[in-house]
Amino acid sequence: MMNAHNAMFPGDPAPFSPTLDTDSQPRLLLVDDEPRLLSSLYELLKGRGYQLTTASSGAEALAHLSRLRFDLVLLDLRLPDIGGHEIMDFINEKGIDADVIVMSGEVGIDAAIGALKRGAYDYLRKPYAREELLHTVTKALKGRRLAIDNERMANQLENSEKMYRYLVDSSPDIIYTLNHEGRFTFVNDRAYQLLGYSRDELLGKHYSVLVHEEDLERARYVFNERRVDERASRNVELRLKCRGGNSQDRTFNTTLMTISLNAIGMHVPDQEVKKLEFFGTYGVARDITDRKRAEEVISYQAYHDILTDLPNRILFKDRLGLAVIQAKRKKTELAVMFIDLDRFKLVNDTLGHVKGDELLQQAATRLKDCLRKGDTLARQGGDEFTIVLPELRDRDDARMVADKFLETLQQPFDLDGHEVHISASIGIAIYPTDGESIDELLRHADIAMYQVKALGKNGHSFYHTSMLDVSHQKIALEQALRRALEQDELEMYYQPQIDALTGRIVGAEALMRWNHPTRGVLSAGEFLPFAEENGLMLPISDWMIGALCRDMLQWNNAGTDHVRLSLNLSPQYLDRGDFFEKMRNALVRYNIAPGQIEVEITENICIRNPQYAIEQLNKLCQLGVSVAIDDFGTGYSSLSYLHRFPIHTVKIDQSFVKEIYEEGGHYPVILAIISIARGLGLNLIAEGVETEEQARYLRANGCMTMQGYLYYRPIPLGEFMKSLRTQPTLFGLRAIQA
Ligand SMILES: Nc1nc2c(ncn2[C@@H]2O[C@H](COP(=O)(O)O[C@H]3[C@@H](O)[C@H](n4cnc5c(=O)[nH]c(N)nc54)O[C@@H]3COP(=O)(O)O)[C@@H](O)[C@H]2O)c(=O)[nH]1
Repeated sequence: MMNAHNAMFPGDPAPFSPTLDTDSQPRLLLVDDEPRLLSSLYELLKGRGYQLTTASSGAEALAHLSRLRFDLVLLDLRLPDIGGHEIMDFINEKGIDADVIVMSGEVGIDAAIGALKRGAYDYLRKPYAREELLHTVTKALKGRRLAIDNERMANQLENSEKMYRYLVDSSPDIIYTLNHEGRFTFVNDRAYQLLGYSRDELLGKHYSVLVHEEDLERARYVFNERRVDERASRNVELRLKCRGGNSQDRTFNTTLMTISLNAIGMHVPDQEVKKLEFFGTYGVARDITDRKRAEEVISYQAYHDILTDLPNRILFKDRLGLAVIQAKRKKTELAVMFIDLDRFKLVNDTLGHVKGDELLQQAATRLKDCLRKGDTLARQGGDEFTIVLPELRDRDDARMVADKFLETLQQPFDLDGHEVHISASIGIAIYPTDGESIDELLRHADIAMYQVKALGKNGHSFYHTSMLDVSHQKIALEQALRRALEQDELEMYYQPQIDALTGRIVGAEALMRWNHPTRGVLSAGEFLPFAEENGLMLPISDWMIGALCRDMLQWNNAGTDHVRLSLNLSPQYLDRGDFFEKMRNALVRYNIAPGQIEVEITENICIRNPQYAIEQLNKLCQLGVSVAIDDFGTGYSSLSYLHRFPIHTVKIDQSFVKEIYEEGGHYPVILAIISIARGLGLNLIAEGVETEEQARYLRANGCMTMQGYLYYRPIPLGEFMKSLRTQPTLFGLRAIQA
């Protein structure tokens, strides 16, 4: 363990080491050429706790001194070979740490002066009295012991001071003391590293030179702290001014540093008045700049939308709350707008989330550019934005801003080379007419926005109480759809697909219907888009897979043809990781051959996350399920997708089929789709075939499978099975054709 006695600090020249082993007996060297005197000296000192060594000549004495360490040398001056003075010179030259008592029979004063000049501890004239010698030896050793103890204590003190200095200077915090006037009397090295001011620059200066002007008032209390107990200043946050410039030693080069300061008063006892006298303040300042910055970032993020950098819904509510208070006080109006981007979902689904995010960022910038100072634009989430326009002169002000929004959003967006067009639906609520509270205003603006959506999107509308009915209808629809799932109100219908040559049913598309308790049978187009928006598509799709397999089991068991079934796959469902497993499990459970199933996907599925879609579809194909592209030609797809995706069938969208009104006409899109499918060896189905002309044109140009009202509408399972059972057999057909 390190202790103050032998600790090493950076910059220390050498470790401190003691010169005397305190535990051992003192070592004495007795030097005399007179054997009798030497032996009587030995006898005198023996048994008194000393280690004794004798030398009867100067040479022998030097040999001992070179080899061993002695505390005391009792030295005869007159030696036959080397004199006592020379031995003392040797001791001095070699820096031998031993005291010397000279014993001599010399009568002249010179010998004594020579000895004392060379540092002899004492000079005893021979013959000396025994007591005198013993007393001198004891005194010399005691003095030596004292000197060594003093040196050790001095060393300990020095080391201890070094250690405290080291601890203070290497502290991560600034440590300082101020005098009673608030001037620095001490600062540690850290002050220079953090603030850029050297110790000399700070000593004697008033603390206020370092404190940011706005914090001076607060600083006054803590820098003048006199208290020492728990009431002393703790964790007071202040900003200190750092010196600018590029000092290498600086940890950072900002001009302000935030510190957390603890300070206590320093006092000394005043003997006269018998109480403590204040003489300054001791403080420790911790650099919390990074923590403060992190806190600022966190707090910014808590109130802002990271994607668009706009205020988020929390901050928006706060600003709206303030605006409402102001409007109430000044008796003015304000407007709250709810903006929802139309077609955003399509862009997100087709071009992917990255482009979707980019679109939101660009839209946010455009909206912001339409606003005045004092207006607040916020992102509520998704493609929804809210705006508060305080101090409205009249409704026209809000109308003008809404028009500006619509106009700016109608300009094409460039998303990395993709030109995208969107529009917006804007609902407006006015304080105080449409509501006096934040929530009411927001809710009514939202309702007005939904009204715009319901009436065809791309526009704005002011809230009106009659709109509440529409919004209630929306809520009711969501509740009813959830109930429909629970109470088995959904049903799968089947629309047969016909071989144009034979007229026989070769397949069927499964289409969902809702047997609504009051509104009758609703087609998929009337409720599935709503389900997509409200997160109901996943449970509905789960239900669909089970219902289809149960129905197929019935028609397979009924002995009718095992015709192929096409089912529509929602992009949300394909996105979900467990879609493939669910599908496979259902087929196994109901013993349905995968080859009897065709999954219809839209082109948009292929584009939004092609790699993932390819993986999922490949897994299906490996199982034996085939894949059809629905609504071909209406999406954003390119031909390259047809190559990359495992597709078996292309369905010509009914919008193209509808354009055919005469058999001899020219319909290039249809022809192009037919030749693409032929070129790639894909099956072809025309959907939405309603007239004989359309059927004949398609057949004449090579499309042999038809689906549409001309043949069948989507029909319930029972009816579908009956149609399968009653259709003419192939044999019968051949007979008729013959
Ligand atoms: N994920 C799921 N999507 C489904 C499911 N069931 C249907 N859908 C999709 O909803 C869209 C609308 O479907 P629906 O309202 O059922 O309309 C379909 C047909 O009824 C209709 N149709 C068929 N023949 C004709 C015709 O001759 N004329 C005419 N005007 N309409 C006709 O077209 C719709 C079929 O569309 P498509 O799928 O594109 O072939 C629709 O996109 C369905 O895909 C479901 O269970 N899950």
